[in-house]
Amino acid sequence: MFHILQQRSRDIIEDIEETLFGICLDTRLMPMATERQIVRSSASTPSLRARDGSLPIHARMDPGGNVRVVVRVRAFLPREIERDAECLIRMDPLSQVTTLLVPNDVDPANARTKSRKVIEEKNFTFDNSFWSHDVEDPHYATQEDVYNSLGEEFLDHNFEGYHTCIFAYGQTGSGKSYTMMGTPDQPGLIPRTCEDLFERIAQAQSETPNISYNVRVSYFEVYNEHVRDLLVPVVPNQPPYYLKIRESPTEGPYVKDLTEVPVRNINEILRYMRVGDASRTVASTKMNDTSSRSHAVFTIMLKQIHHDMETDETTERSSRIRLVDLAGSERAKSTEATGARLREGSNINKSLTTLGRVIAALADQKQVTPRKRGQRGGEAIVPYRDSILTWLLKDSLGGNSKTAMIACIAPSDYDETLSTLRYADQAKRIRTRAVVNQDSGISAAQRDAQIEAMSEEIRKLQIAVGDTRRREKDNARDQEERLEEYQARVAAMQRMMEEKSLVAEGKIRALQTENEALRLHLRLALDSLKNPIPEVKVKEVVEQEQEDEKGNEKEEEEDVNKENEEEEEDRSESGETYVDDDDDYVSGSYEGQADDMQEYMQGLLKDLGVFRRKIGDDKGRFMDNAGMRKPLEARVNV
Ligand SMILES: Nc1ncnc2c1ncn2[C@@H]1O[C@H](COP(=O)(O)OP(=O)(O)OP(=O)(O)O)[C@@H](O)[C@H]1O
Repeated sequence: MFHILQQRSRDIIEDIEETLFGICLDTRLMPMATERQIVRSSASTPSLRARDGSLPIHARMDPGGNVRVVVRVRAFLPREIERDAECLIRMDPLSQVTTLLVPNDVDPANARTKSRKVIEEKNFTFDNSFWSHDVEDPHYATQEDVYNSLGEEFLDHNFEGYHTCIFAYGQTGSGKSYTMMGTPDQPGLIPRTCEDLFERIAQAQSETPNISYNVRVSYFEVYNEHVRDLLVPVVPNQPPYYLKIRESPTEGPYVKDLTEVPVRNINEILRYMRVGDASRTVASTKMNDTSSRSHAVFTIMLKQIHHDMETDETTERSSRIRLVDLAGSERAKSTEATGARLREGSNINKSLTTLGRVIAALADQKQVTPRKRGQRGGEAIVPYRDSILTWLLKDSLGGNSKTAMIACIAPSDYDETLSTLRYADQAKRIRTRAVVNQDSGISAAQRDAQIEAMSEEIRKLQIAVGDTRRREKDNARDQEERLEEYQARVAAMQRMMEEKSLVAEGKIRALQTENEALRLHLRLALDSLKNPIPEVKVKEVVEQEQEDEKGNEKEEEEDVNKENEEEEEDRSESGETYVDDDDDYVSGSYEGQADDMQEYMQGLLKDLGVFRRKIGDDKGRFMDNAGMRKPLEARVNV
């Protein structure tokens, strides 16, 4: 009893420790945390999330939640170490406060800052502060910590049916690409999300055959205000092919004709990711050897199709995972760019300035006075359309999405860091309106009817497009619109057909599982018919043993081996030890085994004879008559 109570109290203490540990992450306040070596994470809250998707309420976003904003500071780069730069960032792991310190007079990178009227220490509080400056620090945030704190939770939302968007913002060379894409040794948020996605799908499919998953990816960049498909290989000596943007009333802005490839496993998705990465416009600048000169948008579309075997109904949940690595803001003076690099830089800055205005407008939505509101809809006008980037991110920034911003900062640049932190601070106030994207269940018959209706519509459109072509050769615009509508319909139908085959696959999987179970059941039933488990008659066994004991007492003088043989004979003759029904079968099998064993032993004896003869021969060859070893030469000549 005492032990049980002791164990219980230990469990309770452990529970309390865990809870306190989740709340208080400062190792200075929790000495046992360092002992257990759990906090090798960040200054920020490491993942509080359990793998089953359950999250503490405070860590989850409600459907109408604010944009989640985190900040990450990187380590010094060689050029910063060379100029003896000082770190201007402090992060408090407990309060998540990030402090920007006043620079000293020595660092030339902050010379311009000195012309400011006010230079003072600034404090900002974010949802997480990732301290990736000093790898020796116990609070150092690794790539894994960033994923565990943010990526995992966002993937949970995707499986719940929400669209999500995570974008990295910051000056050039501040660590955006490192955070989003990472390196082969230190993969970032995008490859980790892909890996986790397929791990979860594999696990879910092994648990239930009723859900089918359809994953598609696209990857594009916005370069100099043009959209380029990164999954379409660049043709040498050909001008790049730019895509157009369209806006649909239901889906919002989208890139027309963007390649969307289906992917079935982690290797396929990583392959496409690498293909796109290799096509990205990157150049060396003074601030970064491999500076991204474009905004890159990697999108994963996840569709979960649940098929109810009993009602034959399917329910679909769709979500979009958007992972954006923005080009870095830059001062032409710092980058010393000229020509093409300068033009790129000014386009990058233009779209980032628009992003800033969009963020500001969205952050101020609540405080907007009636006079400031736009004429239509009563809301403040958000200048989404002023840049391609903001237009395409419209939904992610102010619509149906759960969104996070990772503000990346360099450790020793006062002006640029202040500007990034101010952006991030403003983004905290943005509220999005995410909803679960799930349709009501439709039956297999309804799906068939939809496909039927759609193919009829496509047939009519085909005829109409043909007619228009013939009659209105000059009315190209009208013709193009009809063609686009037709293409969109065909694409939608193709997707529907694919989903139908996925549902069919799911059904087959479910039937296979059931079939396997039935087969196993049948085999077990047959086995038990063939080999019924013998009933052991305990009483008879005991009686027999008692009789044997009596017999043994009488024949004490006799030879022990003989006695055992007789006992064996008695036992087999009486046939009382085991159930009668099974007797023939058991004894028959023993006889067979005995024959086999005898045959085997005879074989062994034969082998032993051969072996003996061989040893005899070798002895003659290698030993003399006195049993001594002959010299080597003598042996060779034998
Ligand atoms: N947390 C980190 N730990 C170690 N090295 C880092 C970290 N963050 C960034 N770096 C290094 O800093 C350099 C610049 O990083 P990166 O290319 O990711 O910057 P960026 O913000 O994407 O720049 P740009 O906007 O010019 O593309 C790279 O050499 C990268 O490896």
